[in-house]
Amino acid sequence: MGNKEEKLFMREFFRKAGKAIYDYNMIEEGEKILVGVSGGKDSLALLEVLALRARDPKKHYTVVAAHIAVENVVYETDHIYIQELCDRLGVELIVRTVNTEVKENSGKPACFVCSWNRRKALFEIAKEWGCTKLALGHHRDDAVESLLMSMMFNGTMASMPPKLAMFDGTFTLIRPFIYITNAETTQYAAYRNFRKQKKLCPHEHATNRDAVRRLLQEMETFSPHVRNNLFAAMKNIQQEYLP
Ligand SMILES: Nc1ncnc2c1ncn2[C@@H]1O[C@H](COP(=O)(O)OP(=O)(O)OP(=O)(O)O)[C@@H](O)[C@H]1O
Repeated sequence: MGNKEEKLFMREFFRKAGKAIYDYNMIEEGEKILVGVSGGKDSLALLEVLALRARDPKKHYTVVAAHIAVENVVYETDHIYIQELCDRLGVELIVRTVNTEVKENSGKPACFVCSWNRRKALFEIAKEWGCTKLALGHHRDDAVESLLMSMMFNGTMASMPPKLAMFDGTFTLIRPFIYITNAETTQYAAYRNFRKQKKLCPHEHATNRDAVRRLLQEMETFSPHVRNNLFAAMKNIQQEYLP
């Protein structure tokens, strides 16, 4: 690994992921963790961090990776690239293909159907491979965007929990990058020379998430701490000052 700056950055990046894992007790002794890998920077970084941590003899867990290809969405980073990373890390990769029959599910937006099908395939793989946890590459900025989306478009206050028990607690979703920012995963990807992934999706259009992203950028011109503060607000609810 390169220069001093990079070493310090990597140490801090791994520390933040480790702190989230510790704070929320995300990984337990002897567990097999399934990492959902899209080929984008966040999930490639997550796979690497979890696989490298698992090499520590004091950490008793194993990692399996899964990539869900979507039939009518072409990714410029294909699964061969993910396979090569998995080979280097000594991690098993499972690849499945799902299709997005948007018309048959009329009334539901394509992005919703696609993401639902991908998530379902990941749950199935987790079950088949005996994984009790599914790790996703969402980070702090994703959580902040989700909070605003939920408030603005649904009239609810909700976001992405770092740890979510599902199916009567038999299975848990974890987000070890919950303390890490988008800028940090971008920097990680640059240091590690990850190939940029381009999605060539026929359904890609201006989404609510894009709108919220732009809004947050504008809010940042008023205060550089806006994302940090919105994230902190989720852990600092003053119930008595709410209706
Ligand atoms: N095709 C896929 N196969 C496996 N896992 C996926 C796939 N798409 C998304 N995921 C998982 O869900 C997480 C969130 O998906 P989303 O599409 O919001 O990611 P993103 O913001 O583009 O991040 P990434 O850089 O990891 O693609 C990803 O980080 C990854 O863990």
